[in-house]
Amino acid sequence: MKTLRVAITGVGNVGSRIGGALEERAPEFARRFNADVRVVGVSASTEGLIDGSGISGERIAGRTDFVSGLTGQRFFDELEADVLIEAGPSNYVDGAPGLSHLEAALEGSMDVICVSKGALVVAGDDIYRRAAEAERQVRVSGAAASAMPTVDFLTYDLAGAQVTRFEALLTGTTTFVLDTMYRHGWDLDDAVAEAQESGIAEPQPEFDVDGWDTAAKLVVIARAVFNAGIPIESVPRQSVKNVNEEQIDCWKQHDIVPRLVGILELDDSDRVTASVQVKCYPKSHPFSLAEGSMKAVNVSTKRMGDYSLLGGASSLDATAAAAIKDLEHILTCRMSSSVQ
Ligand SMILES: NC(=O)C1=CN([C@@H]2O[C@H](COP(=O)(O)OP(=O)(O)OC[C@H]3O[C@@H](n4cnc5c(N)ncnc54)[C@H](OP(=O)(O)O)[C@@H]3O)[C@@H](O)[C@H]2O)C=CC1
Ligand SMILES: N[C@@H](CC=O)C(=O)O
Repeated sequence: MKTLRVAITGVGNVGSRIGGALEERAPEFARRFNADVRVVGVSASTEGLIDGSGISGERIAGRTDFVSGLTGQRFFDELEADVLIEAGPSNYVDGAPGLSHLEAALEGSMDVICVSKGALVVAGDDIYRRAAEAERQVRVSGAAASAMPTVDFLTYDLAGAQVTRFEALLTGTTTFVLDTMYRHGWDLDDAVAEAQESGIAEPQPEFDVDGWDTAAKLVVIARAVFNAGIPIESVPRQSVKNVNEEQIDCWKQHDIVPRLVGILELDDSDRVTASVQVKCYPKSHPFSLAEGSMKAVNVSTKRMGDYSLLGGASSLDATAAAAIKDLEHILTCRMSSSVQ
């Protein structure tokens, strides 16, 4: 049986859930792939743990035996692993700390799974270049709307269809906020507080509310699907903060439903533009049917017509599942490749 050694940087809401989910799936990986998939290293902001014999979900969640100072470069100096799952903070200014984690992992010939978005947004080109040089994979499902298949849908299922337009509800928090304001008359602050309570809002929820999270996901998807480098600052953004009671009443009178959407459009020369908008949809539109923190995608293609996907509410379990899906794809490649 081959061993696949997994490390996780960032073991907050998401990272610790991934640790637990991986432990649950390990027997299935053993059966299907004849692979012993185990977590051998985890790090948080000031401490970490490395144990080649495996680290249980319970030890991660309880931070049992964590060693003070075992983080950052020291963590990578001592780590021996095959795959890194990066689940630290998303920082759109300089990508830290995720960027240096991904660089160190690729330097150490690991495949990387990005759940945080900052490094991909700030230095996507560089990360993909380094991965290509190291002949390693970059997987981004967790950073590209987790619960809703986006990158895999566009690059695998719609490969050859020539996508011309992608419009989506990518941020569960803003769908939840607008939905509860519209349908239940909540005010913005209460709705945001509830999204924080459930663990889906960003640590700084204004990243969601002001459209940064959706813009970041568009940047990640544009890079992964269309190989397009879009600077996040160039993405026009509207904020849910500007939605007020009068507007809600007016939209209700017209039977239309507001949503914060991310849009990617390709022109005839395949140039990609991105925008984040508060748009209203008729009640029968799939985006209006997305309740709570559900996500939705509309894709137009040249050769296969149009598609709508609806479902996949933001949640910690769904994010963990997206990271484990990426891990499974890596496992499939590693098991069928001579390069292990
Ligand atoms: N919440 C969600 O539903 C989703 C979140 N994401 C992304 O996942 C990431 C994590 O989100 P979430 O778990 O909610 O956030 P949390 O704030 O709960 O967790 C962040 C983790 O990162 C750790 N961390 C901070 N600095 C460092 C560092 N220098 N080295 C190593 N670890 C560090 C923190 O350590 P410490 O515990 O010591 O503070 C903490 O464990 C974010 O980038 C977010 O955008 C993606 C999809 C969905
Ligand atoms: N804050 C995000 C979570 C992860 O990307 C959301 O609300 O969907």
